[in-house]
Amino acid sequence: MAGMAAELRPWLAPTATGPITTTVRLPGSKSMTARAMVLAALADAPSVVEAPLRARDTTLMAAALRALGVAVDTSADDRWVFEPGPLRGPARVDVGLAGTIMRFLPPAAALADGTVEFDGDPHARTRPMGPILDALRSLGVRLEASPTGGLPLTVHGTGLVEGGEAVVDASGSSQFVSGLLLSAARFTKGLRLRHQGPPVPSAPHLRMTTHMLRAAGAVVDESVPDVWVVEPGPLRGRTWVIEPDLSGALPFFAAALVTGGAVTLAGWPAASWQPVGQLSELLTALGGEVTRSGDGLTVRGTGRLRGITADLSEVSEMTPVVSALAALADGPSELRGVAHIRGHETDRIAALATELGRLGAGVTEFPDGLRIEPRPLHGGSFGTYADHRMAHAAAVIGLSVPGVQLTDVGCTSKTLPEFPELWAGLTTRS
Ligand SMILES: O=C(O)C1=C[C@@H](OP(=O)(O)O)[C@@H](O)[C@H](O)C1
Ligand SMILES: C=C(OP(=O)(O)O)C(=O)O
Repeated sequence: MAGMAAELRPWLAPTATGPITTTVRLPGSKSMTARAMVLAALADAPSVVEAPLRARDTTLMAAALRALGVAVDTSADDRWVFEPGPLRGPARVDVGLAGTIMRFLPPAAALADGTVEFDGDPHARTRPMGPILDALRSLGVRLEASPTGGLPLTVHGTGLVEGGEAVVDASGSSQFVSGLLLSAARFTKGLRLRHQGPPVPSAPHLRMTTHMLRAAGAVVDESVPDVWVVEPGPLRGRTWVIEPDLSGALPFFAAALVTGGAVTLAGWPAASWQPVGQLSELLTALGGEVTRSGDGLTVRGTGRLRGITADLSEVSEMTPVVSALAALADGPSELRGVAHIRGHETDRIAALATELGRLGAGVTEFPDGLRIEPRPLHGGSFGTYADHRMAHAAAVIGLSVPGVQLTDVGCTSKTLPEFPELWAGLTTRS
């Protein structure tokens, strides 16, 4: 099974010699690709996913859906074709380190006829799963988790899930809600899901889920805060057009801020399902300028990088790169509201405190975030903890600090296998 970590690929982050001004073309959003794939697998007719992300998370998702009986053709880069059929076990699912697989597929596996086993990378076994599994159990699904309540996991699918009412504490991850909602229209009684606990992070990802469910024909009510109702009914097959990945674009935008250049993300749509408003606010507060034109979404550095005080709970996956920018800013920053990112690909708060501190930044760790005091930074080894976004953070610092050596850049394959080449291209052109 999964488990085996790829060989580490140490990498010296390139340093910029001048302002980086360029246009980048990036593959599709990880989050949208994952949702489109699950909805295509659960639909009553074939679907096409255009401009998908081809990366480790989505390749493993395709393999998982095939194992469950869906015909998935990913041979063309820009057009993946899905022919759904009855979901069935026995099947084994390698989740890698993907939250989108480990939280989105157990509810779908409960709809399969047969046993489905889930496992993943060593760190995947420590990522939180308890609340979504408890909610599934309360809906009548039989499953066995590890003694710590997560992976490895066995779901005993019977071909149907009765559904009805469930309660979940989704303060640890919005993916607990998204995972249950994505399959809910296929439950016999649909689902009325109520969150109970501290606030749910990553609200824009929840809206992406409900938008995409409606686009697939589901009837969804989210008018009551922390309650989502999905009526039972078919999901339609359709063509999904995936937007360029906004979170994947962040390090490239950060390059414009750090070097006083301008980076345009090509192919940015007029209306987006990703949190572009929140990103613009954040980059503006940091001292950038964000504009949209026919060419795409452009971020300009103004030559000044300001420290900020921000609650990052809505855009929590952006914390590593924002922390890197904070370490290069002209004043202190306090980034809060992201306690749950201790359960991301690694404990990101601890990892950032350790690694930014090792390069010379003054970092104070809080249960839910970081205070970062910029100080003169120096080169050195930067641990990436198998976390693509830790690698992005290190690369951003490396633009202005010579000698930042990532312990591994291979981890960027989770969401953007082309990252090292695309990044090197920035500095050779600057
Ligand atoms: O549903 C999704 O696609 C995601 C939701 C968020 O998870 P959390 O709510 O666990 O932060 C986000 O951080 C993750 O990168 C992708
Ligand atoms: C938190 C992340 O991923 P995952 O979907 O694995 O939770 C991320 O990409 O930053």
